[in-house]
Order: sequence, then C-alpha cells, then structure tokens
Amino acid sequence: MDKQERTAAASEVATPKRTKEIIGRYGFSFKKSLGQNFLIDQNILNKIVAAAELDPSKGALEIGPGIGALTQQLAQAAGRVTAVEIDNRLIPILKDVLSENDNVEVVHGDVLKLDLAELIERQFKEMSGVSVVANLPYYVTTPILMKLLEEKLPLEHIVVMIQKEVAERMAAKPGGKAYGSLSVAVQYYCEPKLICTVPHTVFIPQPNVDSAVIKLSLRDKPPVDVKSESYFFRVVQASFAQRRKTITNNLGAFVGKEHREALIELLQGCGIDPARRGETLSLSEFAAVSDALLATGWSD
Ligand SMILES: C[S@@+](CC[C@H](N)C(=O)[O-])C[C@H]1O[C@@H](n2cnc3c(N)ncnc32)[C@H](O)[C@@H]1O
Repeated sequence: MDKQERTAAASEVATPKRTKEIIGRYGFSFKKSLGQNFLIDQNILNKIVAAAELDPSKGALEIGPGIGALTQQLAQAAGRVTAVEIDNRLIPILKDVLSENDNVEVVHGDVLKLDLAELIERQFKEMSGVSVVANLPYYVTTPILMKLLEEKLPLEHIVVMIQKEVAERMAAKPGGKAYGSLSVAVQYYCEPKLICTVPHTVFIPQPNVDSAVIKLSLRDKPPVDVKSESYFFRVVQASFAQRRKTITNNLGAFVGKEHREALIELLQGCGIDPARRGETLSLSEFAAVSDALLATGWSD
C-alpha cells in the first residue's frame, strides 16, 4: 500500500470501528422503520461495485447512502454519483464523510416520491450510462425496484443488496416454489444474476435475515411481445392469486365462472394443460394466454 492508499483505507467507512466512531460522534440512533442497517464489510462493497461495471464515463444513482460506506466506493469507480437519502439526520454526516469526493451529490428525499427520470436527466446528462447501485432498505425493496422498472428509466444495471429470499424470487425459473409474479415482472424487464449471498453479521445493527446482492441488467426490449403490458401483468397476478390452485381455477376467478369451459379450450389452444399451476408457466406461455384472453374481452 502506498501513502495515498493507506490514507484512503484509514478513512473507509465500512469497518466496524469507523462506523461506530461516526455514529458516536454524531449521536446517531438507528431507525428500524427506515431499514437502517449499515454495511461494515469492504469485501462485499467491492463485489457490489465490481458488479456495476462502472468507469469514469458512467454515473451511479445510489438509494439510501446511510453514512456513505458504498457512496465512497462509488465515487472512486464512477464519474458522477447521486445519492438519495430520506433521513435528514444523515445529510450533515454524509456531507462530512464525503467532503473529499467532489463528484458526489447528496439529495434529501424519498426515492418513491422523486421524479427519477428528471433526476437522472439532470444529474447524468454527460455520462455514457447510468446504473442504480444500492444497499436497499428492506421494508421498501419491491416498491423501489418496481418503480425503477415500470418507469422505464434509462438504466444499464441495477445492482442491489436485498433480502436473500427476495433475490431468489427475482431470479427464479418456472417450476420452483420461489417463482411467482415478482420473477415474471423482473425477468420481463431484466436479466437477473445473483452475485453473492451476504450473512447478517456484516451490518450494524444486524438484520434478522440474510441478504444477497443481485444484478439486474436492463433488456433493450422484453423477451416476449404482448399486446398490452398492463393486461399481461394482471393475468400474471391472477395466475398466482392462490398458488395451490390450477391455472384454470385462478384464471376462472379472473374472467368469471361463466367462461370456465371456454377458458379450458383457450388454455388448450395455447398448448397449456389446464391442470397446470401458474408457477410452471414460462414468460412466453403467460404472454400467449394474456393475448388470447385480451382478445375475448371477458375481463376488460
Ligand atoms: C440498508 S441502509 C443502507 C445504508 C448504506 N448504503 C450502507 O450500505 O451502509 C438503507 C438506507 O436507506 C435509507 N432509506 C430508507 N427509505 C428510503 C427512501 N424511501 N428513500 C431514500 N432513502 C431511504 C435509510 O435511511 C438508510 O440510510
């Protein structure tokens, strides 16, 4: 290590000692309701940053910087970093911790309420690409990810630490217990890849569950063509409404019992055994059923 590297290592936030020191100095108390579990492991941070494929021409949007453990590393790897933090008590801490990183801007706000398309356009217009990189607050993981995906933001990758079980559901293939409407929604927009699992011991305070880092690479276009995206997602939701029920029973409740016989024929016409469960259907099978149902007008 040369002198510069030693100075950088000494100021790294992601160690138990330095995190406790910062928390103590500012008298910060954790709010469980905001999902505040701060990462204290440099190796995990390195894996997150490496997965994001950043370089000085790229921008990174961080959600929930906490006291800046990940933000510091993103500032080294990316050309520009914007970090959105909801807790106003953390804003002065972040300003101090990140005072040497002049390519970082901290925005105080609730990511669920911000106009992210406008924020990305404003903050990253000179960048050749933008990725979201974050250790997400677990209580709002799914709403945040669905907002990022449904708003069709111009992102390259979304690399996030989330609850392990949720990461497994996002990456699950048809046929298993983990496969559900979240898997279909995520895989419609992205190619998911599990990067690593993370024990609960690398956080202060420790959460009750283990975590995983997942990388979602945004697709240029969805892997299936559907006539109506919103209807496709309604059909997917309906197909998983009661997991133990067959696709016929779940979709029967969606289209109305009077169409049951016609529904069976429609499923057969799509090459789907009516006795199958939703959890066995692939994206292209859901697309076929969705387009066929839309054409009937049974459930507009
Ligand atoms: C799991 S902590 C991660 C902190 C830090 N990035 C780390 O890795 O140590 C989640 C952070 O998200 C913030 N947060 C929670 N809800 C938020 C929201 N709706 N918008 C923006 N930030 C939020 C919390 O205050 C907290 O700082």
